[in-house]
Amino acid sequence: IQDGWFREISSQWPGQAMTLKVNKILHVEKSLYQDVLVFESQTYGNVLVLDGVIQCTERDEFSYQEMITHLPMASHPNPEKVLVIGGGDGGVVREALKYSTVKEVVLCDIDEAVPRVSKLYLPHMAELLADPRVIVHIGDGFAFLQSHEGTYDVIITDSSDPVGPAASLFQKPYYQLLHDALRPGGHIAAQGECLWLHIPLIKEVRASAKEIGFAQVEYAFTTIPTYPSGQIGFLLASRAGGTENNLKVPLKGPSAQTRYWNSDVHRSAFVLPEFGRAVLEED
Ligand SMILES: NCCCCCc1nc2ccccc2[nH]1
Repeated sequence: IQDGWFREISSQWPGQAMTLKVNKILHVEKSLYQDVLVFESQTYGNVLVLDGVIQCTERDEFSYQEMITHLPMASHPNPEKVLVIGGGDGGVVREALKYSTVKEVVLCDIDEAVPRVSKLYLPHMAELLADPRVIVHIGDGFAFLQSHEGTYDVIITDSSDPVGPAASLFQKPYYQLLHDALRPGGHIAAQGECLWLHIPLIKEVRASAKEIGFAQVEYAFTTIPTYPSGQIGFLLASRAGGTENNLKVPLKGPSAQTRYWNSDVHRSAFVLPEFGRAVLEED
């Protein structure tokens, strides 16, 4: 932080940096896995930063949290058991609990510091972690998936970027574990990075998911001011054997209010600009 500004400088997005005016630094900690920073910004509320990268801000988190959750859940006919890998801030859990069909949401985050710090400084994201339908498990998502085959209707990987503790969550072995942990007809969604910055990575992850045998593999994206280049995408996939629902079609949305997702936004999120479609959809 220099002269009252936080700059998100990273080798992942060379030559550009989102800058936010800092009112007050609220928390600095080196957890077992990453550097944790929370500051109160002048215009985006409280901001959570992990290893120098913005993870969420109170003002615009709803875009990412709603889309990564409702794209796989609204298109699933009967989501009862949901697993969230990462996402210790609780935003995805909050959105998943908006479905009356949901019986259980398990959150598996490797770093206990994230839910702890989120409860203190991001109350509107973390408050539902205390809901009776929620089980918080601190541990490695890999190990958790290996011991839960054929269990979940929806699995959401709310990860940070592929530099640091989340690197393995963007590789093929992880997607094999996701596939095998789904019930037939189950859906996955994962933080899928940005068309302006990561097309080669997105193409690779998409190809891995197809090789594993997911029935449907799609990329969709949302707009979000405080992520690099102002947008971020999601890798979505479905396991065969269910009622062959289409990820692009919202069947039954959340019962509670949303501020970004709706059924038209759901459908349009899969429509890619030509520079993305040409690379991602060529087989
Ligand atoms: N550079 C884009 C980063 C996207 C991060 C998405 C995200 N935000 C999070 C907050 C807490 C825990 C896990 C998270 N995953």
